[in-house]
Amino acid sequence: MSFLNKEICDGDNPDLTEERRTATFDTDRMAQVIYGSEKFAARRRQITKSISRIPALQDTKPLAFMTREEKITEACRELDVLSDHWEQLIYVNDEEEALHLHREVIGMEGHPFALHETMFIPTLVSQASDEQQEKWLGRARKREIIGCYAQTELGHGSNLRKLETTATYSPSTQEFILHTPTITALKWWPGALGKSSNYAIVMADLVIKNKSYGPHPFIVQLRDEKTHQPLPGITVGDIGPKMAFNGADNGFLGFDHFRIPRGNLLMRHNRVEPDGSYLKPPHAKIGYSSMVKVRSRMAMDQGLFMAQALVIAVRYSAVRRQGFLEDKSQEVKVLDYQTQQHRLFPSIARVYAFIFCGLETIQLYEKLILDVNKNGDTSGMADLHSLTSGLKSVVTHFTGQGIEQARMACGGHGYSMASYISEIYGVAVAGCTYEGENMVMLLQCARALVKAVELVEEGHPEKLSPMMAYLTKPSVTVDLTVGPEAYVKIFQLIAKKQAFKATEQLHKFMVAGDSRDVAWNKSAVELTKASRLHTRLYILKTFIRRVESITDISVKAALTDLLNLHLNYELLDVASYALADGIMSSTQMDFIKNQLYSSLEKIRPNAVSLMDSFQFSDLQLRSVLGRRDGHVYQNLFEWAKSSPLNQSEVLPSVTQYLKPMMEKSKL
Ligand SMILES: CCCCCCCCCCCCCC(=O)SCCNC(=O)CCNC(=O)[C@H](O)C(C)(C)COP(=O)(O)OP(=O)(O)OC[C@H]1O[C@@H](n2cnc3c(N)ncnc32)[C@H](O)[C@@H]1OP(=O)(O)O
Ligand SMILES: Cc1cc2nc3c(=O)[nH]c(=O)nc-3n(C[C@H](O)[C@H](O)[C@H](O)COP(=O)(O)OP(=O)(O)OC[C@H]3O[C@@H](n4cnc5c(N)ncnc54)[C@H](O)[C@@H]3O)c2cc1C
Repeated sequence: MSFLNKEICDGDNPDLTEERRTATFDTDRMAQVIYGSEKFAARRRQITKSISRIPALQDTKPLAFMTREEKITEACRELDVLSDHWEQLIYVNDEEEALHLHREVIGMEGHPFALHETMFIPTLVSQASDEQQEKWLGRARKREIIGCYAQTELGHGSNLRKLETTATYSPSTQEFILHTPTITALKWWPGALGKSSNYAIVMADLVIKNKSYGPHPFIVQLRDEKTHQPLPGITVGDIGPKMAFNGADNGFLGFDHFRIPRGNLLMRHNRVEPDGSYLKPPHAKIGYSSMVKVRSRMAMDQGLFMAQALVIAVRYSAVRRQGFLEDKSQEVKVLDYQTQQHRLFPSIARVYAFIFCGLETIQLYEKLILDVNKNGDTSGMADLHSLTSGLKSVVTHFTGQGIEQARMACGGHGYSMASYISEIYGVAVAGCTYEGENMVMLLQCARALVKAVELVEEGHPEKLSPMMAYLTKPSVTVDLTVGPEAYVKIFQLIAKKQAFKATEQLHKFMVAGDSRDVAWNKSAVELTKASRLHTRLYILKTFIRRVESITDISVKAALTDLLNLHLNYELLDVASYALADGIMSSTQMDFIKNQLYSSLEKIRPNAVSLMDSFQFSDLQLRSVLGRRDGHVYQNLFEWAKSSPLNQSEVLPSVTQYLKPMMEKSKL
């Protein structure tokens, strides 16, 4: 029996215990599939156990009752405790272990090292020369300095070519002069910039002898290392509270002719020589690699956000009893209602699908950086850019929807901060915006699709990348009873039709006299539809590939049920395209619906264990409603009693205003 199944605890809510006993697979083995290897799944558990032995990291005040300042202070206190135990807890420099440690101890509301780990260090790794890495990377890894990634400005985020911050080279002093010429040029949004970071990667327009070379990354010291005061010429601060992420100090930053040495332009791929001559990089967009890095992680990170919300909603649905089915002597678990299953299970399937994609794209990014840094081979950049552009957009959109459904599935208690789902939602949907606004990134993906369609039309299908090869597939009649491959074929036909239709529309406007940019804008909605279908096809195929590769029979069987649900749900969701184009008949539609409903029934006994398999500790979940023990009512009552408002019977607001007001009313 598995780690978690072994841990079935007599003190837990018997409704949850019953669910855990009926699981048909081992949750430890499922965790190996989720986290990509037996080794990492075991390390996660080991780290979680070690954390549970550090008293200073337990029983902290609930985040929901804290002010922003308290949240930031608490995150810093936890980081300080962690730094005392860092080397005993994780293998130093192991990114995945560090991420797990932070997720577990500090949670998702942000902390001073969030951007240091996810963008500052990765930019030094991918963009700094060996000499520059010698100077800064070691210090960054040892956490002697705290860095962030300052690119977005008050006036521009999506359109990087119009960033206004300038870095003008002065050959006489061999310095760059950083300057913020207008209010809209202020850096705005970078995480951990406002109050925590003392260094930043600053993306600024490189100007040499009055010629602009576009955005380039510079490493810039912002604050004195001893006093933490901003250096002269630098204006920096916090941008204020946000929808979520309020443990993070997203900031603003301005430069007043601030000078940095020539050696602070990151020069692995391009150079400015002392005399001001410029050496071009091997690929024009190589300076954008840190964004691609984060986008390549987003399917995994968003999958884990949605998983947290679903752990809470599924556990709660297995202990919440309301209403009757056949037996009128006992109310049913709300998880037994078909509508509840339909609300939650397709999202469970998407979580697994997204995570499998994430495992793949994280590796693709690592390979790309190796190819670029070791062999100067940039040939993989375009494909990874278009893939991750589509993927981040589709995954964040569905994650937001899935988390909101999870909230509603918890009824009234889902709306309470005790569920923590609103915070998970707020943090997750930021992903629709950061790392490229979703529409903008769908249109990036569409550029690659249109180019591929044009290659097919020009008679060069051999030039297509493997991801685009389906654009050459002929129309066929498909028998859905054959299995997953039949679903892939139909999806390919739907995606192909939409890609061709959108391209045709674009060309029609161009033939009628519009410039490509104007025609592009007039076709943009159709183009984004093509990108979504293309990306969903990739997700579907990855899910199938992953399930096929699993060797544990019971894990494979449980995931096959989930895959079948996914195939039917996704196809039904895009059925309007298939019906309009005569790709599917209404009889096939009925078949899909019936398959979908029977998948829900098959998944029902495994639902709790499918989510337990993520092995989130209660500390990481931060949800009173979703705790492992399932004693929701006792836990909720204790939580409410701990609210600061309940620490006195009569509030000062009552004495000061309500009482006098009522007294006045009596007169
Ligand atoms: C505990 C929980 C942890 C998880 C939470 C962690 C915290 C999260 C923290 C949050 C962190 C949030 C942190 C943040 O938010 S950091 C800020 C993120 N900002 C953005 O993402 C900005 C989005 N904008 C862009 O990326 C660019 O402006 C785009 C891409 C839109 C256009 O760009 P540009 O104006 O320069 O383009 P162009 O028109 O000259 O040329 C277009 C051509 O270029 C090709 N091209 C473009 N890009 C790439 C590329 N990369 N590799 C290869 N090729 C690329 C493209 O295919 C096209 O090719 P072609 O079609 O012409 O052949
Ligand atoms: C929580 C959070 C953390 C962040 N962290 C960082 C950070 O660490 N560092 C950093 O540098 N930045 C950061 N950002 C900024 C973020 O990357 C940008 O906000 C994001 O890239 C979107 O750009 P924008 O704000 O300019 O949106 P806009 O481009 O102004 O978007 C507004 C609307 O215009 C539309 N639009 C814009 N251009 C086009 C187009 N070409 N075609 C069609 N529609 C278009 C968009 O679709 C959207 O609907 C963060 C943002 C958030 C919310």
